Amino acid sequence: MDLVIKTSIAICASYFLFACLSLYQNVKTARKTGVRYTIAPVHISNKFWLGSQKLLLPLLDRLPDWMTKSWLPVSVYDRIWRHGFAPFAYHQSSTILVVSPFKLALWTSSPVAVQDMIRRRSDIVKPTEELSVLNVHGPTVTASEGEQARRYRKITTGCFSHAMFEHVWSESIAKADILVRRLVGSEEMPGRVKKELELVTFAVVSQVCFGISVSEEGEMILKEHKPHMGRISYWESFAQSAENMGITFLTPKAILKNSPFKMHKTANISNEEWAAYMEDMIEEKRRERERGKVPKTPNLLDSLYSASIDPDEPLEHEAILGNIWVFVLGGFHTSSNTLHFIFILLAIHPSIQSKLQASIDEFFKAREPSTWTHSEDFPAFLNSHVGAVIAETLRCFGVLPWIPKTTSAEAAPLLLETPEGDTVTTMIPPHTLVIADTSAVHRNPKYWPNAEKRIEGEPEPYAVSSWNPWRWLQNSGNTTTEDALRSDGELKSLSTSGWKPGSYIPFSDGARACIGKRFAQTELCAVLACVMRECSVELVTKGEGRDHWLDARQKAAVKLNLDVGITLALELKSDVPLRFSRRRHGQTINGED
Ligand code: HEM
Repeated sequence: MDLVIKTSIAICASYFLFACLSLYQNVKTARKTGVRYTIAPVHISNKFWLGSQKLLLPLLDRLPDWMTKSWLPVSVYDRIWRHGFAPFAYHQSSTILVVSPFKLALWTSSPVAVQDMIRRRSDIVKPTEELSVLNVHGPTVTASEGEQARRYRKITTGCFSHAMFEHVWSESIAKADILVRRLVGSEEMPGRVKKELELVTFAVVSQVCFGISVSEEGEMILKEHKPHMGRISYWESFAQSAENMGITFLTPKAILKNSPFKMHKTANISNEEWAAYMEDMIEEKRRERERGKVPKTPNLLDSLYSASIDPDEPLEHEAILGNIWVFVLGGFHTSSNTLHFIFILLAIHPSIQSKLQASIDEFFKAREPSTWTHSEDFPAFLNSHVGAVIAETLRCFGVLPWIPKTTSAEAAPLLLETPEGDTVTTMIPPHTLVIADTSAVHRNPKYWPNAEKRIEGEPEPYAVSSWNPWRWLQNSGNTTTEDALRSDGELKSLSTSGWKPGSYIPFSDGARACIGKRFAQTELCAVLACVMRECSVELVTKGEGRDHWLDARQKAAVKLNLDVGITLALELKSDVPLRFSRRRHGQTINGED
């Protein structure tokens, strides 16, 4: 026993010494770069740190500010969005090096650095090790680099064509109809709206990318054969497997399979079930092909399946599974959470909601959604109040609050802004995690002026009062909410809005930009326009009258600042109760904020 204790102490002491030595070396390296740096006791992606944050953070939060303020805000992924631009303001620099034992991390909120980082695609690459958390079912396009990434992108992007977007459009309109019925008809239970939105976006991605219909209960519907007898539904298996992705990543496979703990069991069962549902999808495709059915416009599953039977270079089975998984993941949680944020924000800002409704009515007059077309109506929507609401929500509540990259074994040059505002090319040391802090870029006050007037009681980062869709109006430029609401300018095209390149990157940019950008914009436009054409959304209040409403608004604003964090994408972790009611013809919500 004595020997065990002594050996353990010796191992801990050696590790501590080794960590101190490494930290010392890293500080020397950081100094040489000339970038402003701060020291953190632990690297943001350290597995032990990731696994123990639930325990350690409440303790660290009790320490005085001077002990943690310089490093903690840039060391916890879940808090990146909430801190936004604050760490950069604190360090008075748009780029910061965070120095910890064994590893460096470079954080930037500078559009110049973001642009340059995206351009240098062979020097500054995806951190595949960190992203391997996504490879639950097999290798994925998202967590790969080099030749492998190029191959996966080539196979998967081909089907993201006009035909697919037409399908996304019609499918989203059809699903929005069901959504309206379910939102208006059912009781206001906590988490209900979020779940309904998740089901809709899951069903759209499932139908469009894989040709699989989903029942309103979340079950898989196949034409060619019966799916396996699942212990949980198609939808639940995905939702649970995705939610437990972190546990799957941190737990060795053998433990996950045999552990008596509930969290391990849930993760394991949902992973197994989702894998079986994916096999059902592939089997369905195999049978279709056997019957000689080759679609004119292939969907994503067609592309993956065809690649798997390519005689020259067949795509491995695991890569089909991995990529199905990552497209569902990319395709549903991002859109559903964006819609969730939008509906809460519209309920908090009735004046914006009524303008949006009036704009949709004016645009479509009496035309029914079933006659709306992707080729004509979608571009018009995207450049209307609908597009402005979506663009602004992705700015303030961008669902991926950071974009991670890394330098490889060689140091890589990167263009940075100095605190004085000059630009300088700096050599970033090898193996440095390089992070475009989207939530800070999108809140950099130099490019995105904030509202002067705040909702009473709203805490930092004031994300609700900064939300100003009309800043995207033609004549208003990047003005404050008050200015924009006063002006009634025409809408400018959102693709040529004149923001500084690199200052608005919700879908990233360049060779590794989001593959589903057009998919998401199409779906968001269709669902938002359909729902707002039919419904008004309000905050649920405790009683009648203005005071109750102001109270509900303040509570919602607090939650939208303090309870927002990341599991798979940025999401509201608590609930803001919402009520959807059918609009009478031509009647907009009472537009008083
Ligand atoms: C509001 C909706 C969405 C947002 C804000 C969004 C944002 C992003 C961002 C920022 C990236 C780059 C991530 C990185 O480099 O680490 C990305 C990548 C990706 N997105 Fe999206 N996305 C959305 C919807 C979708 C949809 C609907 C799909 C598919 C149907 C999709 C599929 C992908 C894929 C496959 C990648 C990986 C691309 C690669 O690594 O080369 N996304 N997305």
